[in-house]
Amino acid sequence: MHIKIGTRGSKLALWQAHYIESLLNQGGVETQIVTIETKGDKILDRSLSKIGSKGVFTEELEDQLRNGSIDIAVHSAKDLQSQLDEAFELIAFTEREKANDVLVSHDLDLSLKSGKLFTVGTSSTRRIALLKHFYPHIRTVDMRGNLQTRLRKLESGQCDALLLAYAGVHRMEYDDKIAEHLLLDEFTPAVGQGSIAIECAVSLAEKKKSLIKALLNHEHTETCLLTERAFLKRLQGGCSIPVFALATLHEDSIDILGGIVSLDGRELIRKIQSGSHAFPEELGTALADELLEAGADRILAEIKQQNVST
Ligand SMILES: NCc1[nH]cc(CCC(=O)O)c1CC(=O)O
Repeated sequence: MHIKIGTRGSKLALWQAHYIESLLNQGGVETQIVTIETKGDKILDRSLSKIGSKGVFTEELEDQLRNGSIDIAVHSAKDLQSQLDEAFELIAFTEREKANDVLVSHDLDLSLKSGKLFTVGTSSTRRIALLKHFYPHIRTVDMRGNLQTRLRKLESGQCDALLLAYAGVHRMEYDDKIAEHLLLDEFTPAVGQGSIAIECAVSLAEKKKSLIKALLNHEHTETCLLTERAFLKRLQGGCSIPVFALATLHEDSIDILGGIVSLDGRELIRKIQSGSHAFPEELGTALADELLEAGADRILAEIKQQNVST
């Protein structure tokens, strides 16, 4: 069998595509990598929330899935919107890397906990709002672009540190620049952070789908991501909304910690729920409903208004 793998062209995206390729090759499948540029890669002078949250990193890949020039698209799971167009489906989630965020700097003594004043480069609304909430003394500088671009900006002195996902930092082998690992309870990651998701057209041959799933899917991670993605879907969140969630799997139960923070950092609502691992989506939806009742609906409405007016 031969599988054509579509990916974005950033170094991290290519790392992910090569990782997927090696898993498929080990299973005896031949592969070819096709690099595709997306809107999110081209537009670097505006924050993602202003480009529009829907499909910034996925639209062009889906065009190629639709016309059959690729069989699968490889994504960072957290870059995927919670609801795909009905012509597409996610058929595998790879084993999750550690999901936490890290502070990256040349000064390895920097720490958010120290109370020292410094500037952090990030353009993630979740990270900006969480910084405002937990560490209001920290100033943030808007910083988009791929990991290498951001590190160059750090090097040239545009900020003192970056706030990034451990998974990407580790995959790009920048571990020696990690000054601090952030706590999952405070900086709860974005939904899907650390896992790689495989998307295909619903119309892809069943034989291909089942082989791809058998070689790439990590069931444990899949259960956690189904929980988190159902949570995100109910909150109608994309990557531009400061919503966070992390599910963990135990013998026969799932715990999910999830919440939302207002853009100014003043209000943070978070809850934990547990449920049977047989019903991940019900659990994620139930947690979102609990949050909506506790005021998340109001915070979401405020955020939508602000995104429109800025
Ligand atoms: N928003 C960009 C993005 N999408 C995926 C990762 C890397 C980590 C992952 O796969 O979760 C990153 C960079 C970051 O947030 O630091």
